[in-house]
Amino acid sequence: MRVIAPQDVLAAAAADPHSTAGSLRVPDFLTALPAIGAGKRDRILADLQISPVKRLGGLGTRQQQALRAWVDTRFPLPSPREGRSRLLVLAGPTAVGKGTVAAHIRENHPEIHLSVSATTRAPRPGEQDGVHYFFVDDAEFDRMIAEGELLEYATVHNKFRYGTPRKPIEAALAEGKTVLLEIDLQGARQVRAADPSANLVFLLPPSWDELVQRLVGRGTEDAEERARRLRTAKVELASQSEFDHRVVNEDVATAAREVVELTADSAR
Ligand SMILES: Nc1nc2c(ncn2[C@@H]2O[C@H](COP(=O)(O)OP(=O)(O)O)[C@@H](O)[C@H]2O)c(=O)[nH]1
Ligand SMILES: Nc1ncnc2c1ncn2[C@@H]1O[C@H](COP(=O)(O)OP(=O)(O)O)[C@@H](O)[C@H]1O
Repeated sequence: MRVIAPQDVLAAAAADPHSTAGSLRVPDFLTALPAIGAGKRDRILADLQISPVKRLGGLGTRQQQALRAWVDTRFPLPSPREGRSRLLVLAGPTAVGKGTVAAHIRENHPEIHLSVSATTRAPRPGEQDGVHYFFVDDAEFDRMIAEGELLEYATVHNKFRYGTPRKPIEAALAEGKTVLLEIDLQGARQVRAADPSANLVFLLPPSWDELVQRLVGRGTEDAEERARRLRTAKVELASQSEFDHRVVNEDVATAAREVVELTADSAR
């Protein structure tokens, strides 16, 4: 999960002086930072000519700029993630169209390596082992976890386990390819923890009603299961701010293009 950078707090305070960030006193902001104690705090305030009674939202422009410059020097941001990382994660609520968008990308962008997950669920008609998923039993999934073969794994919809095999991804990245993972929210968080430079994309439905329609229209779950997934979807939609990018899946080809444009290859 993305850790909030001090720069984010300053930006929030500048955007809205009455926000929580804006009402934070500058000395409290400073001592919340790693390795800044009372002594250093007072020296920094003196250097930047900021009174200790000031709140972040009450700083003048020059003071804001001075504080931001100090933060940038002391806590440099990692290189910008936007459009750069070659590890792209596509997540989003049930039935938003993750699988459909990923399939469109697989067909039209052979240069992008689409990760094939391992799963303990049974194949559906038409699904091929090694193409759509690696279908494994519980013992094999346990073995893959024990041997460290999975980059991330999770139990999805309280039922079956799904995981991303690490080796093929490392091989594709080593070849300079862009890798796309179509996984659930828990998995996306684990990937972020394992590789903070990963690019996280959240696929959104055009509306809640449309999401319900797609779930019903797909016809793969009964009413009880649909209700359960929709409850999970509400929670998942609330997590969208953890993601680097949001793409609305109104039209499959457009959404697929927007996802591809976030990859390193198209940014070059
Ligand atoms: N964490 C994680 N989730 C996965 C992985 N592969 C697929 N998923 C998620 O598992 C869920 C169920 O996928 P699937 O069985 O194909 O059923 P669907 O919901 O009908 O598409 C989807 O939300 C996928 O995003 C994986 O390797 N890791
Ligand atoms: N842009 C779209 N417009 C209309 N229907 C869509 C769109 N994207 C996906 N669908 C349909 O919505 C349903 C759910 O899509 P799916 O890819 O299975 O979702 P997910 O993988 O996110 O669970 C499918 O019936 C699919 O055909």
